[in-house]
Amino acid sequence: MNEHQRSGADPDPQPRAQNTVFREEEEHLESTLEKVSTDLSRASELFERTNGAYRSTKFYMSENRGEIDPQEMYQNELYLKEVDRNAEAACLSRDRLAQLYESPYFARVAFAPEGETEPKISYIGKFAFSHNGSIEVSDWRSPVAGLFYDFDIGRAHYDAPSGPVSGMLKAKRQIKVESSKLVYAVDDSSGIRDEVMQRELSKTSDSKMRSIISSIQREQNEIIRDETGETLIIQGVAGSGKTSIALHRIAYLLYRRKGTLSSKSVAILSPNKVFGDYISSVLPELGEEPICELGLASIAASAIGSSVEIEAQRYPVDDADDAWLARAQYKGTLEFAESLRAYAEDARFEVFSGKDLSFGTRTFKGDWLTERYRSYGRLAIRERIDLLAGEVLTDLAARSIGSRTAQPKRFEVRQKLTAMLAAKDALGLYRRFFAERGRKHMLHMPKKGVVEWEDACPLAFLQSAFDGFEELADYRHLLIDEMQDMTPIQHLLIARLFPCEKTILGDFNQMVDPVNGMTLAAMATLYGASRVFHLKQSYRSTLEINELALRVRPVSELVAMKRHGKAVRFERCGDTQGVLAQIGRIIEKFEKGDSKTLGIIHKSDKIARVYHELLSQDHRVHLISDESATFSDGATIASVKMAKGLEFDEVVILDADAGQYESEYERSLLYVAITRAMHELTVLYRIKPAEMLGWGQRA
Ligand SMILES: Nc1ncnc2c1ncn2[C@@H]1O[C@H](COP(=O)(O)OP(=O)(O)OP(=O)(O)O)[C@@H](O)[C@H]1O
Repeated sequence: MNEHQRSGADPDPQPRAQNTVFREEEEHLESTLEKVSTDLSRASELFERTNGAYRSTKFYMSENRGEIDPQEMYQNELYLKEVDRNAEAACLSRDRLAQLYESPYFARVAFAPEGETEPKISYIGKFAFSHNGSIEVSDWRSPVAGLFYDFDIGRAHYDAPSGPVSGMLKAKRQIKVESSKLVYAVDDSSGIRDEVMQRELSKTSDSKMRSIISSIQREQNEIIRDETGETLIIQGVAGSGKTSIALHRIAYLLYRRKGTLSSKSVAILSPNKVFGDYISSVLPELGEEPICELGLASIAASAIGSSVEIEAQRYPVDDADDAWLARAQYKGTLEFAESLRAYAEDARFEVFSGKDLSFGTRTFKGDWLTERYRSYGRLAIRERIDLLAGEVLTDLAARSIGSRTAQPKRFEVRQKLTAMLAAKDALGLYRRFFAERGRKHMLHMPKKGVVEWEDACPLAFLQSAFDGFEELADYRHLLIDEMQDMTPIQHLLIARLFPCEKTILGDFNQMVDPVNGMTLAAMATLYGASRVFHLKQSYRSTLEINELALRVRPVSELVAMKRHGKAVRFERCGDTQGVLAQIGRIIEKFEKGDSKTLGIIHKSDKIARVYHELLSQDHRVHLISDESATFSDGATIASVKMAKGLEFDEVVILDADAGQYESEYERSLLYVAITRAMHELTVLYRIKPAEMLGWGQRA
């Protein structure tokens, strides 16, 4: 059994059965490995040679610096660059061949194009491999690989570079090669597909998300290969593979649009650094460079500029401040976003009211200034002031021809015009926005120059009314994860700042922010998204865990995977000492078992921190907090908010008592906590479990 496979999980679909298919594939593997090995030796040799040439040229240049004439030096530098590029290419090719040697492919298709009876055999792997001019393995993103993901035996088609090809898919085979050894090879049927999937899902988790190329499902492949070039929204139930497939989609687009799309022009807006770390190895594993990771806070901060500081985000779980909650709730509504958008449009015109302006004997009438200011189409306030100052200066220059009168400087004119603005900056506009609506109390600045988190994106948005949006036009594709936790105004800001194509994903059943009034329909309208995909099949958790999740939140569209595991355990702990003793026992058992990750989840950030301190005295446990940057194997304590998007082999939910989980918001939190578990779940309560767990009558 594979070392990562959990005990008790399904064995390989073809446990060492020496049948015909297996033998046939063993032979084919042997011959492929020979070819890979030959090319690998060549690539290693080439790498050593180019690397050696680079080093010796560099050495020669540094030893003889001062003696080499500039022309020769220049030639040497050009040569060095060329050798460096070759060495890099040789290194990449060597590394890919080394990976292919471990596992060259995972599938085989036999396809007979229209009019041909003899099927053409294609093997599909992580990377393409050609040997002596013949294609031995096709990349999983190639058109022919679509046959494996999208069709059952029978009529099928794919889009070859030369045009569409139709025909008959005669056979489809799932193959597993590990450490250059054939583990299984089975002809495809729905039963086999289920078994392969069960096997994949029964593995233990990792602190890094893994690629899923050998078991991508049809509905997932449709999203990965969507090339309409428009914004897609993926609403998927917990564990439906949204994050996985969004990353595979990026790998696919990078492959298909080589030359026009590079990893530097793709960014992901992720909820926190730990999540970024968790997903960081999927693209490199697929042979692509990592993409840029962005956070909403830094985007807002750079749009606002350094004059205003942003306070950290607060959550109601840890903050019983009703006045703040009311402010946050108002700013999380669709109405707020809509009225701020309309206000920003109007303010560009209305914020300026011209007054007579004199330079020497020339007076510019206030009405004329206002009329000119308003005539500049869709420009932002600062650009209008600039243009108006330009007009004033041109007029003065024309009148001063032949006279000795000194001309005012541009900045003086700008200053005088700026003084005619009813608001001098975005913050001024924001104040007027609330004042006009009789809601001055909605803007609370904890300190001078500091705004609350909920004001960061509205302010950044209003900055556009002043300076114009500096659209982040270098990005060609933006991936937005956990869409449900961004408020309407935050989405609006992102939509305006990133005019590029987007893949937006999340689950509105997993909102961890109760101050958010966003809906799926409003979001689709806001982004002008052409397609909204719904993923209903949940892959992560066992049936037992999913059953509990559905008891807490009956998500009607969720289809649970028929993968059985251990029953969910409920443990009464009495008091804090009891909780600590129980967690201690669970950690000790976890350390002796097969699992790699254990998530200990509490509703609150603050209490998670306290548990971490207490448990750290006797156990090795990590804490995931706002300051954390990495996700590691082992036992980890986190709040629900920090655990969202992650998964663990085993999860322990702490203090799942009545009183802790009562409101609809808390129901959401509990649902998120439960659905982080892949294989095992323990619910710890002190006295009486929360009613929504449906356990009361049995406890
Ligand atoms: N086709 C697949 N083959 C194998 N594993 C899959 C497949 N699709 C999803 N999974 C697995 O299901 C788990 C959940 O995937 P992922 O985290 O991408 O889901 P999600 O929808 O983003 O979850 P959530 O919203 O709950 O955070 C992962 O372990 C992933 O590897």
